[in-house]
Amino acid sequence: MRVEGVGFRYPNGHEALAGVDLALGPGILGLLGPNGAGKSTLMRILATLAKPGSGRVLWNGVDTAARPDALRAELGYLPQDFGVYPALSAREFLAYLAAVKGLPSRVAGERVDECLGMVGLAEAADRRLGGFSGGMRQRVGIAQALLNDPKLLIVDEPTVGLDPEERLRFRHLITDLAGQRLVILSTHIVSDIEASATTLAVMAKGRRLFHGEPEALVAQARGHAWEWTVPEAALAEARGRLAISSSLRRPDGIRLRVVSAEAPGPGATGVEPSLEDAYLWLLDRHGAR
Ligand SMILES: Nc1ncnc2c1ncn2[C@@H]1O[C@H](COP(=O)(O)OP(=O)(O)OP(=O)(O)O)[C@@H](O)[C@H]1O
Repeated sequence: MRVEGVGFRYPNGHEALAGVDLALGPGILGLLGPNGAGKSTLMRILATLAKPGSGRVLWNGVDTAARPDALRAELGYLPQDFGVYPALSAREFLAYLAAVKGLPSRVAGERVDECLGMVGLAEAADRRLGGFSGGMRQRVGIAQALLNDPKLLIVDEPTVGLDPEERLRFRHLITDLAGQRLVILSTHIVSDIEASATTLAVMAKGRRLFHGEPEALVAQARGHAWEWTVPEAALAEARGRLAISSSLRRPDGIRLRVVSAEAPGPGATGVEPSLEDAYLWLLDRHGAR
């Protein structure tokens, strides 16, 4: 998939995307960015639910705005606001969606069961969706996106509202599904994609700030990550002044992880940056924190 100079403006004049370029192959792309960065807008364009205002998106060389059907046949999409029919069982719901998607009925039943198995819901197949947890519903969402064995799987902020255990399970599931497909997963939480993403794209204010391997983002932050222990009374001032990626209460004060061009204060020690540090460093440099 190639995204070339894609821009998008909402009818109220708000510019949600400006000149976004991406060249993508099989693997997991983690699309990271703070709220309002333009991730969902970009995902809707990639899923052919909106057309770029400028630029173009190519799927195997074909412009997806002019000829969306080629991509749609190979697309699985889990939108941010995925809803289920609570009165249906998981199996009934997926069978219904398989029919909507035009799967031949002779293969649909088997495919539905396969997809439920892939997301770990085989045992719950005949339970009503109304009784499912948030994590189980999201897995139903993934199962429906897999019905047509998509080459492109787009998942928009899938872990919002999930508890930590469900979140972890969901991350493992996405890793298992990658294989030869392109999976695009958007999130504003670094740990959602830290273990799984083969490439990262970071967006803020409609612009692409970074695209490359996670290690390359970490390399940019080397020499700018610090650990610094401050007394509790100094915390508010530090928060106002510094980009802090985490804080930990210790017997001798609050231990901060800070990204900063120079040591944030006396006694600060340089540390190897984490991906979280590197993301914060990138946003901070672009005034997008
Ligand atoms: N229908 C709309 N009309 C006008 N502006 C919109 C509309 N939808 C989104 N926006 C604005 O466009 C920008 C990008 O929104 P988008 O939903 O793509 O961001 P996002 O990165 O997915 O953030 P979030 O995680 O909050 O959904 C935001 O500033 C948002 O307020």
